Amino acid sequence: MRPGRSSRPRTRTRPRHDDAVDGFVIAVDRGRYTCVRPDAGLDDPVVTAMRARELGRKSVVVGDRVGLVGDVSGAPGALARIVRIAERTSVLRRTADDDDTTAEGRLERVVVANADQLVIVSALADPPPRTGFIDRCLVAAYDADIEPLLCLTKADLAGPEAVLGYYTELELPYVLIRPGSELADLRTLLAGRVSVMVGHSGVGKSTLVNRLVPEAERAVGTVSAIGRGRHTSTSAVALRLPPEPGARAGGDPGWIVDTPGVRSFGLAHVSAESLLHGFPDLVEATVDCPANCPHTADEATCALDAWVAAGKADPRRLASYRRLLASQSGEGDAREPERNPGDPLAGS
Ligand SMILES: Nc1nc2c(ncn2[C@@H]2O[C@H](COP(=O)(O)OP(=O)(O)OP(=O)(O)O)[C@@H](O)[C@H]2O)c(=O)[nH]1
Ligand SMILES: [Zn+2]
Repeated sequence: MRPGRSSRPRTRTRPRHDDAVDGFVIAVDRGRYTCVRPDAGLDDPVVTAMRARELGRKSVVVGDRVGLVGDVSGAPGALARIVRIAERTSVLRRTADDDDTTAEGRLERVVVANADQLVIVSALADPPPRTGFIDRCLVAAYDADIEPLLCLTKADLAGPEAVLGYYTELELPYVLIRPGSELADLRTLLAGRVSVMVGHSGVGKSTLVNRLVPEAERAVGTVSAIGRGRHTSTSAVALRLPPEPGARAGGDPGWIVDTPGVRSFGLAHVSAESLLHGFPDLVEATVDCPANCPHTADEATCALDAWVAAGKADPRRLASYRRLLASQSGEGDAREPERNPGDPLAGS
């Protein structure tokens, strides 16, 4: 009888790492993971870690809660090892379709693990708001089971009526930001949670992050080896929010995750059915659709058209949904605003 695998003596039992300490991953760069101990003070050093071989192919991303062994002192040159990844409460993904010329660019990527909230940062002017982009973010948020928050910046330049009108049916939580405005409402919504900030270039995201986390410059500096250019693998960095005035000591003030590398929210990994969850104002209508209705514009019996005609949802929302559907089936690029010439808000 040939000795089967199972008859080999099991000498290589995996170490259990009872001594592992908890860590929270705040940045990732080329195989090095920057972690903080959850109980660490503001001035305690961060811990640099690598993955232990026993993790196999499991990826570690910003927001992961991990077990660390080895040198967790955070002293210069010290390197710890990540031996465990805690089960994730949420996974925010995107398909990196901003680069579909390479196999890597078409990959579905996990942007952040364990986020509670997706803060969609959009300027009210300069650059003008793009509801197509916001709609994509909403799909990603609902798909990941993360709460969306609309953060409308440059409220000193234009009013929010047009954007809010578009989302009337959604009861989307929102905050308005202008230079020097109180950030108390936003801070309250961020406290104790992990919030991911996404937004187009120029909307004032960096300005806002620096206002929320005055040490952000310093914090970003600590992980500056990571760089912020497109050539790096980094697409997210977690920054610790300062404690709210009057907050109990030791309470978790929360984290914001900046996503400098995320330029678009490719949704190729989201099924057509899940896409609809990004449009809760349309979902109800589809109970009247025929079985397996593709909900496309050429589908004469699709109930969505009658729903909109009856004034139960904004026709621009239906148009946006169908643009995303079309982009998923490979028909054109939903990010081209010219596909919807009548609607200046529609681009993404
Ligand atoms: N009027 C006005 N201008 C603002 C406001 N917030 C930011 N800005 C300006 O908008 C420009 C872009 O701001 P940034 O914070 O660099 O924008 P960003 O979204 O981080 O853009 P990237 O750095 O390209 O990712 C800067 O000139 C800011 O001074 C605001 O609330 N009102
Ligand atoms: Zn339908």
